[in-house]
Formats: sequence, C-alpha cells, structure tokens
Amino acid sequence: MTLPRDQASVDPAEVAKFEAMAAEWWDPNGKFKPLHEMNPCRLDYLTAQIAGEFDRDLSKPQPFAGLRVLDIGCGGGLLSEPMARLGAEVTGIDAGGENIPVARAHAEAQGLEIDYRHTSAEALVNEGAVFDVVMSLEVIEHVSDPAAFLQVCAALVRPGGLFLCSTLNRTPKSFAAAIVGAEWVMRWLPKGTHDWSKFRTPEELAAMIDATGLETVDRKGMVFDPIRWNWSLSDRDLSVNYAMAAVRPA
Ligand SMILES: C[S@@+](CC[C@H](N)C(=O)[O-])C[C@H]1O[C@@H](n2cnc3c(N)ncnc32)[C@H](O)[C@@H]1O
Ligand SMILES: [Mg+2]
Repeated sequence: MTLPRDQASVDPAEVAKFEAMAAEWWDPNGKFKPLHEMNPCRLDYLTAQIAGEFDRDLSKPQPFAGLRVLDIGCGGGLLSEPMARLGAEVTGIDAGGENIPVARAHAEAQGLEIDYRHTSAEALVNEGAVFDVVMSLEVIEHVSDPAAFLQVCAALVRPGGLFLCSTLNRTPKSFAAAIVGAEWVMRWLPKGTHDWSKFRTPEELAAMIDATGLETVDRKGMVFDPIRWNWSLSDRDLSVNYAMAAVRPA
C-alpha cells in the first residue's frame, strides 16, 4: 500500500497496534501501564528542559503560559494533558484515528482545552505550522523511517524553539528489559509491541537530529528500579530508555 506523501513516516501496521488498545489509554493497569509508571519521570525531564530553554519558573502557576506545544504521536494524551495543566497551548496529533476520540473525551472530562487532531506531522508542515516546543515520546521506534520522521518533526520547531523526544536504546540490556521482561515475562505489553531492531542508540539518534539542522543540547537516561519500583533520570545510564533535547538556533 502506498501512503499519501503527507503520511510518509506513518507505518500503518504499527499505528494499528495502538488503535487496537485505544480504549485502555487511561487505565493505569491496562496495556499502557509502563507509560503511566514512567510519566512522572518523563514529565520531570520535559518540564526541566522547557523551563530552562524558555526561562520559566516551575514554582509559579501555569509556568508554560503562552508556549505553543505540539505532541506528535500523542496517543491518549498522557503528556498533552499535564502540559496543558502547566498552561501551554497544546496541539496533540496522532496517526491513529481511534486514539483521538479517547484523548478528546478524557481531556474534556478534566476540563482541559487541547487541540487534538487525527493527522500526520507531514500534513502540519504542509500547513506551514510551527511551535515553540515539539515533543514526540516513545514514537520514533514505531515510525517507518526515523531519519525522515525527525526531519519533519524538526521542520515544525520555530527558530529558538525546542524539540524533545524519547525512545529505547539498542543494547543487550534493552532486549532483556523491553522485549523479554516487559513483553514475554511480565506481559505488561502485548508480544510484538516493540521490534528491537528499530531501537536507536543515543549516538544514532543525535546524528539524525543534528542532520535536521537542530542542535542536540541534552540527553538523559530514564532508569527503572525494580526494587523501589520507580523511574528516575540518569546522566550515566542510557542503556534502556532515554530522552533527548535539541534546539533550533534562533
Ligand atoms: C507508544 S505510543 C506513545 C504515546 C505518547 N507519546 C506517550 O508517550 O504517552 C506511540 C503513539 O504514536 C503514534 N504514532 C505512531 N507512528 C506515528 C506517526 N508516524 N505519526 C504520528 N503518530 C504516530 C501511535 O498511534 C501511538 O499512539
Ligand atoms: Mg514504544
């Protein structure tokens, strides 16, 4: 099947996997349990990077007021919602049509205004849209061509703006944790959710980001501690999950 040019990064088989689980986005014990558990740690990373780049004080109410944030591959809105609560003007897009009504209904019930759209990043580029912050967490390992996808993400970042993303490293440890552990043993995720060969190392990701004209400025590991059962950020350990930040020079 040939997709329209404005959906080149979308891998329909990957998106179908998420659409099949759409009803469970907000169930903390459902198929997205790992994302719910990671959320505080991911948010710490996102908020610190945004506050640093735009000189915002996180102790103030609505610290992100006036910032336009795009969440690419927003799913049920697990990250779009907290960004909206922090005052940002949030657009959430997802290639999976089933995800959008779930995200919309949940935000509405929370009294949050978020512009959710079933569309692709390519289509937004064609509209000429740009944002202060573009983020895409846990999406890059599910697209058809990560380098091309990152080019499109980058095109949506305004000069002086910030790009934030996270994904899985390609290491023996990530195979043990994300495939064997999470899918086969713990059954947190349906078997086949992740294809280890699609994981990218931080060096590979940084090279792809730098090739877009953005400049990578930070990277951190997100480390799960099974004894304390919590996630934390790490400067050293990027061996399984990690996040990266990049800016478009003004
Ligand atoms: C693992 S989920 C992550 C959801 C959300 N970013 C989060 O971290 O909570 C991946 C999401 O990306 C979407 N997706 C996959 N490929 C995409 C693409 N090329 N463009 C937009 N969304 C895509 C899927 O439909 C799914 O909702
Ligand atoms: Mg994933």
